[in-house]
Amino acid sequence: MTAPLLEVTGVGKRFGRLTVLDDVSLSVAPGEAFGIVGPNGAGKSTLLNVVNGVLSPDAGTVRLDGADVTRSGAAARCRAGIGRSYQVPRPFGGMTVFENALVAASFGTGARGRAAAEGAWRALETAGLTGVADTPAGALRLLDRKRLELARALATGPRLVLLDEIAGGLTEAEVPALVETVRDLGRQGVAVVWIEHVVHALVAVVTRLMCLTYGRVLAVGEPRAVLADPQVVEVYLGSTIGTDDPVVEGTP
Ligand SMILES: Nc1ncnc2c1ncn2[C@@H]1O[C@H](COP(=O)(O)OP(=O)(O)OP(=O)(O)O)[C@@H](O)[C@H]1O
Repeated sequence: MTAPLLEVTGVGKRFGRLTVLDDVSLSVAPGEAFGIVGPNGAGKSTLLNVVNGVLSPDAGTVRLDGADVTRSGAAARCRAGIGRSYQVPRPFGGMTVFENALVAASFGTGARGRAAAEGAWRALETAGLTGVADTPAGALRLLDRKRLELARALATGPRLVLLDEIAGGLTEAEVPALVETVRDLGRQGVAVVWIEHVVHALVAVVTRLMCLTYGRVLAVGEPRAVLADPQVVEVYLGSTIGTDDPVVEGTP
């Protein structure tokens, strides 16, 4: 069996008296796409924040390629190969799309000059943004802002990319192209952990799926089996929605 790239073991996180993550474990192989679903407030984004070092867990460990990174900060983890996109895109609005990717490439890889520019351009190619490279990021439509989130994460040269609801707010017609882009990452050997309420987009890409609820792992395994789990249906999908439906949205 391949050694895991990411190994999260027994992670706990509290905000004051609120337990947001409770004994959460998961592992992701190199190049694997792993999905996370769960109701709003389940702790999904907090889990990504613990993985990329924005937050420190109160319990448990995070290992990247066997190395314990639990106490390293976000910048160190980015340079170690963990890229992250955020639920709400926050590009530098006054900079062009290319400049945004360039900043990420310089920060994440330490590259300068031509090497940084080439890294930035490759990220724009993967994200499908070369056609708007000179557009100010603040002028992008939503799909391209989501793509820029992805490009900025990719420009840091990650081995693992954490995606937080990149399909949220897109039209149904826009989702397949984004799915294809995420699938491409696996082909390039980049592992993905993807939180998404647009469940059909996730199922099209991920090989394993986890359902979190109240900060605990309710189910994990083959995506369709997880979505058919009666407990997952009850707490997340709702009893009236079938997993064969083309669009399966999580309950708010
Ligand atoms: N910095 C913080 N301080 C206090 N409480 C927080 C903080 N960040 C998150 N929370 C709380 O932790 C819980 C989990 O939040 P989190 O954003 O991880 O959930 P989520 O599963 O990602 O939800 P969503 O699907 O709505 O994005 C929520 O109750 C949230 O209000």
